[in-house]
Amino acid sequence: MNPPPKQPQGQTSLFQVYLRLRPPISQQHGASGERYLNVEPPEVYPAASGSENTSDAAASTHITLQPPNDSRKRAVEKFAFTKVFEENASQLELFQGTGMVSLVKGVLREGRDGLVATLGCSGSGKSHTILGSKTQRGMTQMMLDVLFRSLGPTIRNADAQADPVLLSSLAASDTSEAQLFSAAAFLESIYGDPSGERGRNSRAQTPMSRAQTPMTVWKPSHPYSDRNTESMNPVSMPCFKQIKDSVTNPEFELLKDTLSLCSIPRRHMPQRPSALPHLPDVSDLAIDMDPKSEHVVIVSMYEVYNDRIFDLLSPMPGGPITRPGANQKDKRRPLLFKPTGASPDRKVVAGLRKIVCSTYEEALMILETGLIERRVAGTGSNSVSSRSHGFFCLEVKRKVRGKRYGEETWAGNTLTVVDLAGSERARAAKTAGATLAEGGKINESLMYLGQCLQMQSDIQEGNKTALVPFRQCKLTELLFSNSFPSNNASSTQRYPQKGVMIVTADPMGDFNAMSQILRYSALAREVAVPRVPSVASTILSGSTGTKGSSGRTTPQSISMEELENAAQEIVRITNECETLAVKLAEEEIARQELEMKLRAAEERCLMIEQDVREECWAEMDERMEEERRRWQLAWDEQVGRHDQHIDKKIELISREVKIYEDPEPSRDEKVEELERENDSLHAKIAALERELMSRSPTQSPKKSKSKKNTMPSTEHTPCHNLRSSDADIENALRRLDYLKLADNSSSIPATKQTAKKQRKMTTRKWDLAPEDEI
Ligand SMILES: Nc1ncnc2c1ncn2[C@@H]1O[C@H](COP(=O)(O)OP(=O)(O)OP(=O)(O)O)[C@@H](O)[C@H]1O
Repeated sequence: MNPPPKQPQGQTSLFQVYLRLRPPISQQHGASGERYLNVEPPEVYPAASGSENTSDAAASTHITLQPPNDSRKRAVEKFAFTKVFEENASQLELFQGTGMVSLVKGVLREGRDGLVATLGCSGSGKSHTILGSKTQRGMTQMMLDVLFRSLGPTIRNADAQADPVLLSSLAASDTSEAQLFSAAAFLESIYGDPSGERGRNSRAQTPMSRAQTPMTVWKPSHPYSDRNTESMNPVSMPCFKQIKDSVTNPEFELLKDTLSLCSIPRRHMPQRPSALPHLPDVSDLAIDMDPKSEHVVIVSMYEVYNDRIFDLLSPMPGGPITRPGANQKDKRRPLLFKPTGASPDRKVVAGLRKIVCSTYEEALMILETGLIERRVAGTGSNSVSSRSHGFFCLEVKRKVRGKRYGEETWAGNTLTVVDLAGSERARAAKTAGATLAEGGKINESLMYLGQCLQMQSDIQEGNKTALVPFRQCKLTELLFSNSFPSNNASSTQRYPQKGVMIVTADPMGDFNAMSQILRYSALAREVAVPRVPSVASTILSGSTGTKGSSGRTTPQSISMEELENAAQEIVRITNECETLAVKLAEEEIARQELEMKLRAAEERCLMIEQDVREECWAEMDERMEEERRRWQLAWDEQVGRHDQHIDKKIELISREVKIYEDPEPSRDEKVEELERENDSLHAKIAALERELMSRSPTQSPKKSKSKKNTMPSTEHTPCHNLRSSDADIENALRRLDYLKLADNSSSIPATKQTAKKQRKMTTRKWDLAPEDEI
């Protein structure tokens, strides 16, 4: 097999692909216990490395993948990588052997972007490699250390108090519509500790330990976090005061954002991670820098989840989502990867929150904060499996003076660290619901990544027509779109990025998943067919002797010529067989690939089924709700109609059963009636007077004479007659009163008249009533 092709000149965009094997872990789920992967000894391919580290010329670069001993006859595959790291390789060996320092150097001194990514099956050790563990730092932390050590005193402090204009000048040079904050302000808004001392020298958390440490438990840890809403008022926070004090008018617009950052009402505050590891030590790997230069380091983090980009430093107020429910929708705002006004020829993730860090510790804290927000879930393959592709970006910017006016601007390059989510088989991962759907998306994006990597291998092998299909999904767009020189003549010349891909594999893991990843990522591949012992050589060797292998004597009658012919025929047939065997092996691989695709399609079907089920449920819920609303409307309508019907009935009944009321007498009638009553009263009075007269001999005849005509004659003079007459008078008076009150519309003279009559009658009563009764 040929050694892996070296990177051609000018093709620095291509990834260097390293393979790292993971040591076995006890009680691991899904491990077969059989080892499929073997590392070829280094001396077989002496100059094969292609690695930049010439010191490891004798390093292993090839592996063979031995198919499992099942009934299927499968070919042995051989894969070539830039370098292979076996199970016992340490984090430091990997850091040095994969040329991480040269990536940092490219960013600091060569004006070249760098990208390092890990690719592999779920649980194969990607996050361990890139982010480290409780005791060991990962590639990211070591690169950060080297970077900050190299920049040393050339780093400008971004603290608003120390340098109030820095953020505004950085914002003016930023091309990605980002929101810029100083690390001190950002960390304070998260952890509420202005000094930040508690986070210093703390320990990096890998996704593994994320689930096991209090980092994922969003409980109040600091006095600030226990405060009520009044104390969360930004004005009362020290950060606000600190910034506010330092605000001078020109910078206020920019710092307003910082103030709004401080005012994020966080219901829970995470704990600052503590005791982050210091090992391995990389203090001797610093890169020399011009001490007069000035730099800033800007950190941003995002994840690609379900083919959408989300900022990891703009957390949701409710805390991290570690495991969304089946019906839980992602409420975060996805970001766009697009060219912006300030960067028309180059796509950038627009609208990220970016943090300006002055120290290694600050950058580590930002990394930890972003990791808290990243999606993880427990699956059958890994107890804390990354469910998204995580991107950690370090922009190193150098101060340059504007050519025209000498103004302060910033230019630089980016180092991107990518922790890819692992490919997984739904059956092995034992996923369901949303996690199954995530798995489907992860596999799909990794399939596109595999296609891009294969195309890169084709390009390396000289196929100039091959195009890398990187626009198929967000992941490949983010990884590859800046790997090629810009076609735009007007754009500023940029070097293509330098890429390192670390492929991780568990030699005892799932054979099919592993062979698929290796096929995608390897720089070269060869299929070896196990050789069958040659029959011809056996016969030929037998023809020279007198005895066959069975010990029987060869018949003398068979001539040598015949034997040679037969042997040649056998050789021809053997060669033919071997050619067919190679073809068969190729077919076998093709079949395996198709099987993989079939499995991927099956998983996709499962996902679609899941989606359809969810959609059906949602639709049914919607219809039920609609039906309920319709029913409620019909019910309300029915109740309304019923009420109307009752009202109509009541109206009808009330119309039929009419209460008879006397018509109100008119005014004339009232007067007439009163006059009649008056007359009868007069008559009664006259009668009474007569009666009195007849009883009293002292009564003057004049008086009796004057009343003579008006008084009717009466025979009886009983006392009760007198009383009944009085009662009649009272009644008449009361009726008069009533009439007076009831006749509101009557005119005042009429009322006066009635009152007059009343007075008159009252007087008469007093005049006429017997003295003792009065
Ligand atoms: N080189 C190694 N040395 C020791 N332990 C390792 C190594 N690689 C991986 N592990 C352990 O294996 C487990 C799984 O590793 P890790 O979480 O890094 O896998 P992963 O590939 O990132 O998985 P996923 O894609 O599901 O997120 C962890 O417990 C990790 O500590």
